[in-house]
Amino acid sequence: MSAPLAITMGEPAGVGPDIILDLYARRAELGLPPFVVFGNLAFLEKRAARLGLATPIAAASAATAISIFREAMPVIDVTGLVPDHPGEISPLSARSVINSITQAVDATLSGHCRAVVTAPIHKGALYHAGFSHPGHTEFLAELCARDGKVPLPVMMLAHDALRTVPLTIHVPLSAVPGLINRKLILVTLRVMAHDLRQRFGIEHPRVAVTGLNPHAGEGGSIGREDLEIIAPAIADAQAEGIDASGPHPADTVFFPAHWSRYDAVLAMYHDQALIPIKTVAFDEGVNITLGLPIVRTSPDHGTAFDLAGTGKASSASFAAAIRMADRMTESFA
Ligand SMILES: NC(=O)C1=CN([C@@H]2O[C@H](COP(=O)(O)OP(=O)(O)OC[C@H]3O[C@@H](n4cnc5c(N)ncnc54)[C@H](O)[C@@H]3O)[C@@H](O)[C@H]2O)C=CC1
Ligand SMILES: NCC(=O)COP(=O)(O)O
Repeated sequence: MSAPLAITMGEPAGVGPDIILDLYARRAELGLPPFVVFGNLAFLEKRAARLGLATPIAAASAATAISIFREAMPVIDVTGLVPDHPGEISPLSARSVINSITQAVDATLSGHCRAVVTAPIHKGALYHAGFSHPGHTEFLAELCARDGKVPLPVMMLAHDALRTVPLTIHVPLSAVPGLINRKLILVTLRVMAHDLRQRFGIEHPRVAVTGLNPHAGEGGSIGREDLEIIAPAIADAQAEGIDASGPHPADTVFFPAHWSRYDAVLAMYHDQALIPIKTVAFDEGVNITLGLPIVRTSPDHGTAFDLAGTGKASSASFAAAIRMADRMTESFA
């Protein structure tokens, strides 16, 4: 049975809604698969008008979305008062933003949608409504919990030639050394190896693991974590048959000429992993959550308040996220 992709509206003060509307308007030119937007219908109509888009928007269900898609942008209406104030967060919209994610995940877990593609959220705006997660990644894992067991979600940033994973995500830099441990590295490598096989069709995934310290600790003279935690964790993974190598110095592992030597890089913290990919591929980078029973992708950028409501935001990364979700779930189409 065909199913649409589920797109969440994201932060209404940001560029997510603008980009969704733009991509719907250019769906044929870009060859995008059918999707349904989980969002506030009245707000999306106002934002379309602000952008000067005469986009037809229609209330839909997951079951009717594909037949509607050709004529109008199908929206599963997430009720609530959502002001159209680009660049200005409002506590009024937080509940609708959270509900759009929850409903999209439910629809995907139940097979009514194929995958979730999320528009960027502003975490600070959501804390007013009781959101307590560092980001989508952890929230999605909680929504996918079964029998009280929350899967380990793993963030991956990817484009065609480079995939990077931060071991620790949205935590202060000062907390990173205390959060790195042998078990976390091993379980993250297991999720990466599994999903690179299952979701990306790579039969023998090769993972390069970075060090934490400059020059991967230079034999213990610039920090001991590389020697005492990361290297033994790599050995644990190798003993399980995972093709992991390292620790590699983080400043040279991303050298473009070396990309073909591995299928993904496991880095120790957010910026170590995200700076390389956003630098070389801001427009094509996609954020993917590994370790979940569903496929979730997202553009690599955030809410870009400076561009919201102007129509100037690039839709390229969001289009790449839709294409990636489509490819990863092709067999369900
Ligand atoms: N998946 C998600 O929900 C994500 C959410 N965020 C959130 O977004 C908020 C803002 O984060 P920032 O660090 O400022 O990153 P940002 O990506 O929103 O903006 C950084 C810079 O990139 C530009 N930019 C971003 N998207 C663009 C686009 N589509 N086209 C052209 N230029 C673009 C912006 O104008 C700005 O100059 C934060 O609250 C952050 O947590 C950030 C990344 C991902
Ligand atoms: N820097 C990546 C980011 O902020 C996205 O996080 P998430 O919402 O996908 O967990």
